[in-house]
Amino acid sequence: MSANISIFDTTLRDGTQGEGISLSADDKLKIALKLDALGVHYIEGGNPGSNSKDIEFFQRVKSLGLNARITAFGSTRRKNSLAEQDASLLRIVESGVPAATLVGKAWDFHVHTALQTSLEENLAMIFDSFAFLKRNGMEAMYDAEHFFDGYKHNPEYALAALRKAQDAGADWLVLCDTNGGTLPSEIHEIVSRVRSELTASIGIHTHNDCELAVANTLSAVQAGARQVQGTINGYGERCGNANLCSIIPNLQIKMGYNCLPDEKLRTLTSTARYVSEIANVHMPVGQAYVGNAAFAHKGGIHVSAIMKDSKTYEHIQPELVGNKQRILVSELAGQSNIISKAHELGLDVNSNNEKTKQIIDQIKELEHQGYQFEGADASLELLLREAFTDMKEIFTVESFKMHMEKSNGVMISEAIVKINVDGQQVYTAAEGNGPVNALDNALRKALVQFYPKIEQIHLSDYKVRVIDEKDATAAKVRVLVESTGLDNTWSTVGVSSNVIEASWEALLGSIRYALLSMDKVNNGSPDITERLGLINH
Ligand SMILES: CC(=O)SCCNC(=O)CCNC(=O)[C@H](O)C(C)(C)COP(=O)(O)OP(=O)(O)OC[C@H]1O[C@@H](n2cnc3c(N)ncnc32)[C@H](O)[C@@H]1OP(=O)(O)O
Ligand SMILES: CC(=O)C(=O)O
Repeated sequence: MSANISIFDTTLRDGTQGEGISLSADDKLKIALKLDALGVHYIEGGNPGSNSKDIEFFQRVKSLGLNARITAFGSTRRKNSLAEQDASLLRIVESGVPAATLVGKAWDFHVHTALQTSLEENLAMIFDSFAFLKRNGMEAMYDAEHFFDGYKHNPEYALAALRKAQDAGADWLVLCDTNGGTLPSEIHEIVSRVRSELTASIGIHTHNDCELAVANTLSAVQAGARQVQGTINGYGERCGNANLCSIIPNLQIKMGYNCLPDEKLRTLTSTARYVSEIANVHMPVGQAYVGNAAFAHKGGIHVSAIMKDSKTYEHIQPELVGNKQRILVSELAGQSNIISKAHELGLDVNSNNEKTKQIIDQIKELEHQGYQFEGADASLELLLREAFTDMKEIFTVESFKMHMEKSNGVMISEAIVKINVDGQQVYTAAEGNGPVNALDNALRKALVQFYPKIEQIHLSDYKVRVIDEKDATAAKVRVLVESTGLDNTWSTVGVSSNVIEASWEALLGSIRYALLSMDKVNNGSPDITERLGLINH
């Protein structure tokens, strides 16, 4: 029978030691709810001896009634003092949590250099602190700091530190690769030795300084560790902690250990993305299992094969972790990419169709000019709908003008646009907070009388990228505009050597796409359906 592994999440404690990550008490509570829904067994909420935000978290988390065990973090008592009077230990007990993790030294060098005390006193600090937690009825975990480095320098002392914690009643001995410098083979050998010498349950806590935190965790589990500590998306100090979003599916799907119920594992991707939103840290697209590109296929040869059987280029079914397959269309596309994308949009497109070949050539030519459709889903959809349906022009642009001046220290941007909607000429002017905003305002003002819902969309991101840096200010630029509204977010692209023109092209694409979505929201008034050519041909 496969072994159960306890998942100990320390996103809210060790994760916040990552540069740029700062979570409010409210943020922590939201993340705790999400982690609980994922089904992790322990949530380390913070360090009540460190700051009042963490104290607030521990006070408020009780009312959430979570299934996960909430644990508080602290260190062993200070040297030459009593556990009963140690501020950190007292805060932990006062926080009212059922479990606590104490970091304590296991490397003789650290005892001498960081604590500046004797080896005996450190062992006493460990014993007294765990005995104190146990007297207070708590589940107690010993995070044996720098255990692997300590073991390599002085194995007997590192093991003596573990033994002290075990003798005092610690429930888990968690071996920490604090500096992240240990290799998987070393981890396996050392964890195996610990298992043969001690009886308490073993946990593993690794850092990613050699990009080996996940591998080291798996290796420790193979050697007998039964608790894994890590963070969502691998947040943590320096290069981060072991990433639970990779560890959990590796252990469960590849190695056959029980970590989470299968239905909970399917919430892994949404959990990772939720935590990244709250932490305000962009997720790498290529993040294993949960990244946006983890199951994205770009090469034409790959797409052709996955359309026959997705196992040809996917190591697992993306749905097992709540992710999904994506097909990218770019200059590396073949017919299969286009057909797959078109089918996703409900367009009836066949291979060896002249139009399919034309659209591939057109996309390759546009990408050669600097367009990029991977990041501009809406521009690609418009291109495909134009190619494969009778989509009519909703409006045509006759002209636009920009006027900018600085008057009394205030910068003013004004745009004038002249468009034609169904033979009716509309002429509008609008000011904006910069030229792109002015153009956007003027265009909407012209269209709102025909499409009132256009007021519900707004520009949510705007990115400019120079394509040929060597041409300096005469270089072409690519503008990507992201728009949001009508329960949707979409991106469009424009390219020109003039940044205003590139922005205008991206804006026009965004508005055209919005009108398309609006039609869907309205369930298609016959008039608009016909204009957009939503009936396939
Ligand atoms: C590997 C890890 O991730 S361990 C966790 C690291 N995380 C953090 O440090 C974040 C939270 N920390 C804090 O808020 C603060 O550092 C506090 C409240 C814990 C302590 O603050 P201060 O009392 O001002 O001490 P400071 O941070 O300067 O130094 C740490 C002290 O703890 C002592 N100490 C360090 N580790 C241990 C330990 N395992 N057991 C007992 N004492 C320890 C050090 O010797 C040092 O004592 P000294 O001042 O006598 O030299
Ligand atoms: C305890 C801990 O976070 C470490 O040793 O890395």
